Amino acid sequence: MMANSNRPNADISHVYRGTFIHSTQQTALQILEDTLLGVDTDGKIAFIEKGAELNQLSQIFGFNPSEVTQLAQHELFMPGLVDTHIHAPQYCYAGTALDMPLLQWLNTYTFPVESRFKDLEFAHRVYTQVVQRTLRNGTTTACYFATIHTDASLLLGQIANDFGQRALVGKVCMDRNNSVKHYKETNQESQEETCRWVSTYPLVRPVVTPRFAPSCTGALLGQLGAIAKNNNLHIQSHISENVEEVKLVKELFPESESYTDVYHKYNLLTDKTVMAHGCYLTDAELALFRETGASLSHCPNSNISLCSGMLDVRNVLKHKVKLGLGTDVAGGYSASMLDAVRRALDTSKVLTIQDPEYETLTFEEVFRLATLGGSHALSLDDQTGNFEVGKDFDALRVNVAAAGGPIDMIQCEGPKVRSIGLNESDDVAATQLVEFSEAGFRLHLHCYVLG
Ligand SMILES: O=c1[nH]c(=O)c2nc[nH]c2[nH]1
Ligand SMILES: [Zn+2]
Repeated sequence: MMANSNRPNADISHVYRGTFIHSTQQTALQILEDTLLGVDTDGKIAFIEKGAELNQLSQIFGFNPSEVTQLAQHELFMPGLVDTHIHAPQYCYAGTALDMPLLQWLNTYTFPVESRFKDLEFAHRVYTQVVQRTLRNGTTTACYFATIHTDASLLLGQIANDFGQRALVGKVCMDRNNSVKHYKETNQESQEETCRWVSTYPLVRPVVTPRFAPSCTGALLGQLGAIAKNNNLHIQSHISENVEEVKLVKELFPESESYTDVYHKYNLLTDKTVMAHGCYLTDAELALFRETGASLSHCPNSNISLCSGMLDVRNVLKHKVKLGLGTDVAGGYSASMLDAVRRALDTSKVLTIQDPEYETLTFEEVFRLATLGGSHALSLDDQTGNFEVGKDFDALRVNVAAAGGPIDMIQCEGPKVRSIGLNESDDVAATQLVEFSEAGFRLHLHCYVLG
């Protein structure tokens, strides 16, 4: 028997048998065939062992072998996808308004739209849609930006919680905005509302969220750093997304050595920080990320859609900086992490086209970024990201042959095809999500994410 099955006192609520695929620190993609996974009554993985161990396991853990759920031939379990960066309010204009670079895009489209989320009814409608859609796309963990409105942000946390999505939520902070004057806070409001926001824990998992350095005064950044530190909270923001933005930060914070240094100075780089983009970070800045334990969210769709830049993921990994993937709706036009996987590969291939020596990312590596990498980036890897004993059973049940699904199963002679790959079809049209809540845990059954 494999190690780590020593939880004989756990009451088992479900046992599954079949193919499990996931990542580990050592192996980007591990395929475990004919495997048994037991889930305890708290929804945690009690054991993961070879199918041949059934009788022994049933005795140790006290379950009846006839109650094991056998996956069908074309089914598999994979870990739930982790979206490390998504703007929930921007879902209402996703797929539109991508004709400007970042700073103009924010002023023209984003700020006016986000200011509407003062209206709780509107917020309820959009937030319900984005949570439902991302769950249908297989995102079981999401790190959201909301807006500056505390009550609407609370609503987002509540909705995610009710639908069973693991959500980190940030009430956005910004006390500097010259373009849409009514969409900003005073320094005092931002501080007081952030304190009100973080006190709602554990109903939602609050994230301290300075929008990005240009939207915040140094005073506010310092206050937010202190609030995060005093309450041991997650932090999220944006960094080095676009050349014009980097230049603006230099002008606004002339005393700082770099963009990264601005956040570092205000205690906003910790091992619970996730920063989106990072396209223009220098090696010295990446070293500071590594030193502080801060992570990056790679948002390839948004990087291309807003013509911002391309993240050199290989270099980030070389610097051992924690890295996940983000959809960055609505800079990114898709709310699907499967799209983020494809776009991450595309960007890596463009870097290889530009420099044939560049080592393209493999599909397996990007799969890891979308699952275990994301949970690591959000410092949630003790709870989710792969199938290890003691973690939550946070999983997608994938049926590559689902009726009406986007994958045609083709028998063909010729080169041996890899057992896991990418499918370019629409990833949501025939999604079948079955959510059930039994014995105190939830499992999102999701068909055909990969095929
Ligand atoms: O892609 C982005 N989306 C945003 O909403 C944003 N705000 C600051 N910087 C940003 N970048
Ligand atoms: Zn963003």
